[in-house]
Order: sequence, then structure tokens, then C-alpha cells
Amino acid sequence: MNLAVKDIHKSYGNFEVLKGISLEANSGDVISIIGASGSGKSTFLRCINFLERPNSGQISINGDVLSTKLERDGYLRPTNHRQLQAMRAKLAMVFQNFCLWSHMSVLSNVIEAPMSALGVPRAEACERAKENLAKVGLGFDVLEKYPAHLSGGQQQRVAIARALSVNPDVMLFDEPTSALDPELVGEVLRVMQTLAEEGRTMVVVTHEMGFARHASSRVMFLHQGLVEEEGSPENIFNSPSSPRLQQFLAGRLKH
Ligand SMILES: Nc1ncnc2c1ncn2[C@@H]1O[C@H](COP(=O)(O)OP(=O)(O)OP(=O)(O)O)[C@@H](O)[C@H]1O
Repeated sequence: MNLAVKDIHKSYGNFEVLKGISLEANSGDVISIIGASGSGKSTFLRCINFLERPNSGQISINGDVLSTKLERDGYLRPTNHRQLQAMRAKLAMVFQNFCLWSHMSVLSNVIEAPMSALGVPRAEACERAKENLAKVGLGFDVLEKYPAHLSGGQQQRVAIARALSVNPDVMLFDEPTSALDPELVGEVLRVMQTLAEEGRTMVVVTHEMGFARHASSRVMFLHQGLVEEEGSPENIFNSPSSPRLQQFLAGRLKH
């Protein structure tokens, strides 16, 4: 598996949020994206699966280019709707605010995507749902519950099970612990750590320096819409060369 994201530019009006960011992920890579608030981390992640439309750049999986530039409005977009559906199943996203469907039970939340996007029969989708819920440490007692009756940590673990349910090539995590009470952060990070150890390919926007340092194969530090420094966790955390990265880490690690 190879995900290649090349030279992504994104502006909101005259404000250029992303000024040309590239990322390449191969099977088993865990890439953490760190940086100060407003540096463009979430926007970049959302551009990868077209939740935001980049102004230019290229996104491909296994060499298949998923994007095309239409002249009409100057935005990059998926080549067609079918391709977008297929792509979203390959690049499953876990959001900061869980984004579970509040009117649906946990089981329905987890079986919806495999059934509708991939045509998996209901019985098989239910079996997979149970396996994936077990993988994130949730028992069958949550199957018929609604998201509002779960803790934030449980809701985020359901969201991770939902992302796993389409057996994605890459999992995209957008600050998955930022909305959690501090005592619930650990349970989600442990699940993510296990997925990383199992060889799941992951791109993770995170403020959790412990995760970036100990669970990543590569770390990207963004500053004002550009990659300021990129490297192994050892290089990034033990011998950062950019003064901006040094300053960022000094601020983060002293807390
Ligand atoms: N829909 C939008 N319209 C206008 N500006 C936006 C929009 N989304 C993001 N921005 C701006 O783009 C910049 C980058 O935002 P982004 O959320 O990508 O940063 P971030 O690095 O993920 O920050 P944080 O760590 O605080 O989540 C910010 O200045 C933000 O205000």
C-alpha cells in the first residue's frame, strides 16, 4: 500500500493555510503530524480525503491518482463520485468530536459503512462489528446503546471500531483525544498504540507528544502551512534542528 499526497495548497479566501505539503505513507507507517494551533494540521488531514477541497496538488493510492483539477472553480476534486466513495473506504477518518450518528445504536453506527459503501451483507457486518468493538476493548453490552449513553472515551473507541469496519488501507486521526476529559485520554491512546503495533497504517494529527514520540515511525512538524521539519521520532524529539521546533517542544514537554 502506498499513499502519496503531493504539494497540497489550500486557501480560505486570501488566506493560504497550506503552502505545499507532501506526505508519503507505506504499509505499517504511523505518521504523527504536530505543530502549533493554526499551523494547518487538521486542514491538511481533511484535504487528504477531500473533506476539504485543496486548490492544487495530487493524491494517489497505489499509484491511482484520485484527484483531478476542474477549470470551473479551480478546486481539486475526486475524479468522480464512485471514486470518492471507494477512496473514503480506503482512508477511514476518526474525528476529534467522534461524529457518531446520535440517532443510531452503536451496532448500527459500526455496520452502516461496510453495508452501504462496500455491500457487505448484514450478518457479516455484525460479526465484523463485534470483532472490531472487542479490538477497541468494548463488550457486547454496548451494541444496542446510543452514543449519548457512553462516555467520551467509549464513544471515541466506537468511532475507531467504525473506522476499522471498512478495513481501510490508512486510518486518519484528527486530534482524537482533544475532546476527551484528561482521565479518558489514556484509554483511546492505548487502542491507537495497539493498532500501531499491529501494523495499521496511520496518519495522526495530535497534541499528544507521548504518542508522537513512542508510537510513530515518522513525525512531521508543521509551521504556518509548511513542513518545517520531518524525521524519525528520535531526531524530532532528541535532536530537533529547527529553532521553531525546539521552541514548540520546549513549550509542550514542560507541561
Ligand atoms: N473553514 C475555514 N474557513 C476559514 N478559515 C479556516 C477554516 N478552517 C480552518 N481555517 C483556518 O486555517 C488555519 C489552520 O486551521 P487548522 O484547523 O488546519 O489548524 P490546526 O493546526 O489543525 O490547529 P489546531 O491544533 O488548533 O486544531 C487556522 O488559522 C484556521 O482559523
